[in-house]
Amino acid sequence: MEKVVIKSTADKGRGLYATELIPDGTTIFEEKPLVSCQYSWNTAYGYLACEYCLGPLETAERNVQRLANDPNIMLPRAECCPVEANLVNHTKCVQCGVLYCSSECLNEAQNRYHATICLGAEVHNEQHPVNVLVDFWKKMHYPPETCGIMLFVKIVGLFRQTADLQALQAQLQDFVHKSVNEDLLIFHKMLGEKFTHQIEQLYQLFCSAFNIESDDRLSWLTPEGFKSLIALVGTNGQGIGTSSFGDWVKNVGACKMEDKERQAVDELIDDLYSKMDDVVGTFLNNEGSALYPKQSKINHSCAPNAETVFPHSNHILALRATRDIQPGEEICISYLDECNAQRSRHTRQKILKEYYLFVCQCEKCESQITDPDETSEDEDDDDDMEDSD
Ligand SMILES: C[S@@+](CC[C@H](N)C(=O)[O-])C[C@H]1O[C@@H](n2cnc3c(N)ncnc32)[C@H](O)[C@@H]1O
Repeated sequence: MEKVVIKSTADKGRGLYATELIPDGTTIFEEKPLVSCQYSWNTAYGYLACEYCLGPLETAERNVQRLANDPNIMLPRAECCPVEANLVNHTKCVQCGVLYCSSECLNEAQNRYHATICLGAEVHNEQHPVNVLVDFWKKMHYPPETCGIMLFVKIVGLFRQTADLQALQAQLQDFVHKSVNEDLLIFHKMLGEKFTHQIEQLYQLFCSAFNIESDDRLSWLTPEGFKSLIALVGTNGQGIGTSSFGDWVKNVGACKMEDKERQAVDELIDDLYSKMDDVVGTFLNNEGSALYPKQSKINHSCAPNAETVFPHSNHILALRATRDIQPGEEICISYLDECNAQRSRHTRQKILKEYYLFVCQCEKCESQITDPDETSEDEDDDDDMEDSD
């Protein structure tokens, strides 16, 4: 039996509820996305990930050499790098050369969307309409990226290739969908004020890249349909980060070793993180985003009982209990990062309203309803947020 069921309430809409006692640490479910993609700048800067599953394609050693800009770095314990053993399985699309971690990923991509959006020999032609579109998007959306244009491109491929058009339409419609007025707000949040003026141009580029007007399967991609799709991705897109060096660090940490070796390894890791920080700052991971049908039904709580993780270092998402969950209890994650989750009710509500467009009605917020509407000193420092009130 499934550990969760989807139910609706008047205040929060659909949500996930436990059907049985779920002990702390349990993986509640794992889920593949409807579609996922690496961010365009992340790809352009040479972060090497599988086109289908975003799994890292570089060994941990090669990864850290690149990110620290030092080809002489050597890592001990190569067996702790999962990519090392999989190098023989790496493959590519024979038409365009895009890379995959396995023939399974290549086949999935081909069968689901890639066959109809592959640029073939035109892949490096800057004048190709799809490359013009990607370039336009990159200029609108500098790092840190929060949304990938390739999600939209792949959705076009899904529509062109699906054997069950109605089922795909229903899958997309099943994601949370905001009203058109809210759509406009979401554009602002995703891409900044400038974006609203560029939406028409983006739509025109999208049309010319995919001949939308003459494709029956894409007839829903009217200017309004396109805006709604952007809003859908903006409200439901889940960020993904993968890293072969990160995996190596985790695996080395779990190895049994003598104290002396442990100390040397720990010092090496600290040193490497500091070197990478000097070169790439916080941009350590292959980054992208994805749409998950089940995960997108999970509501937010400021006192969550679960978290989303990526246990296989690819786009497969797992929901994990962070405490015991009772039968019938709602399962919630936090949409806020750790720092913002610690802030006052007033500030948490402000961020959720500003960036996620809802008034939080979680148990913690309800229990703090009489708290004064004030912010602590560090919150006052956050000028942007406070000023935008
Ligand atoms: C990713 S969806 C979650 C599933 C959604 N409830 C549904 O019906 O599909 C996020 C939306 O759920 C609602 N939501 C999530 N957490 C909430 C909370 N703590 N209080 C009120 N509404 C919430 C908001 O409308 C938010 O935009």
